[in-house]
Amino acid sequence: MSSQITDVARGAASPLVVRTVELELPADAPLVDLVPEDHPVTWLRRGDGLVGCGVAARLRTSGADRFAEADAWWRELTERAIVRSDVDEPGSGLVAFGTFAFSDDSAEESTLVVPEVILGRRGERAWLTTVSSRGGLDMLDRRLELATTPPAPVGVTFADGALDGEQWMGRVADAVARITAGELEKVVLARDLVATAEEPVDVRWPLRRLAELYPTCWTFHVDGMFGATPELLVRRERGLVTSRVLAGTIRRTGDDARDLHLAARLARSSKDLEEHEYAVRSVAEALEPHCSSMNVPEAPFVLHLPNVMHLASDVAGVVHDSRTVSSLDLVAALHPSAAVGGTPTATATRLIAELEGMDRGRYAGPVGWMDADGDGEWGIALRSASVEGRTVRLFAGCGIVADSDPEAELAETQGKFVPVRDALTR
Ligand SMILES: C=C(O[C@H]1C=CC=C(C(=O)O)[C@@H]1O)C(=O)O
Repeated sequence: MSSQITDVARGAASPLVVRTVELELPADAPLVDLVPEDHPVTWLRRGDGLVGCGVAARLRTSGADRFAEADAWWRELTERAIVRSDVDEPGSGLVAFGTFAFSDDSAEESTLVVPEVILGRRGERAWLTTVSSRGGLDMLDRRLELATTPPAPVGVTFADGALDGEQWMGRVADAVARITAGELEKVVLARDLVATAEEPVDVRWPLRRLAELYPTCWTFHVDGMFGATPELLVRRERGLVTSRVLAGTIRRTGDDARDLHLAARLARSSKDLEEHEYAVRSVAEALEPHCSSMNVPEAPFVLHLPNVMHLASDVAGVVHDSRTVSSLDLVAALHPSAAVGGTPTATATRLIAELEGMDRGRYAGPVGWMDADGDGEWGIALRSASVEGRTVRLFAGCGIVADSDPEAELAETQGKFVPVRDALTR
């Protein structure tokens, strides 16, 4: 991190100068192919979204106040910025990308970053934003022409992370015992895998693979944390709030007829419906104080992904006042939902720290973007990994309830490792 970037955070440097212009982009040009190697960021779904590069300003923070500190930093930055935008879409003008640690006690830092160049696309419309912390806009947009094709990772091998499969199943059995004893109702337990390549991994390679293979998921990358998540923690677009809640999973077989049968079984499974209900309730309860009206579906639908199927509910609401309740405020209220923590939340997060034997880092934490109007989209960093040089740490977790079977949960984590695993090796 350069001192200039820190100065921007303290308000000592010149204000950010931001310019957004409309852009003609060929409909068949995938945004992910246009990202240069320099600090790439992405948030993509079905070809739409935002990509960026460079660092105009950055905040690193940690601890229980990480959301409040990020909010204060962003308010100061947006108040001082000089913005001229020809586009009035969420995600135009000044935008920050963020990735937050799961736990208040994590040793890993949370990051907000304002890229120097951002490309956005929404349906027919595309735009380019340039951000300068030096007062002028130079020729930053030229950088997009320099995007090179990333090399495939070489010689990737995988090893167990903190626990091997047997040990992890033991922890699941411990969690079931604690649930049966009445200590809590649900806890989400995760495990990690460590991949090592022969050369430093260019994250743009797995990003391209994920965006192509998981178009209905949100393909994200911020500061080394990447993946393709099917779960949207919250989207705030003007006054409207939406959240896609997932919990309850079954692996796909690849045989369509059999998968349909399994989908029907998932929709009737009392164990999965219970797991799902806790997650929906936690989201509805967290959003309720901020919304004047809300729609919480009575029953979930089955979301089909290439590797797994999930029980899913789309919760929607209207915020009381979009001038005072930003997407980041909603993130702070929602995290951690019972899709990644458990019920009750405090007991579950204590048990996670006790049983998992690892620091989750930014896995299962909020990841996404926000703009100066308070709009934004934040996913939960699932089907994800953190990359540093030649090392990639993959994560997967499962909701544990009284009826959970350790062996079935281990198999579920294997299904959830598939997206990142395949993106590194194929
Ligand atoms: C914690 C994860 O998934 C969550 C989201 C969907 C389904 C889940 C489940 O069925 O256990 C989990 O709650 C993960 O992918 O690492």
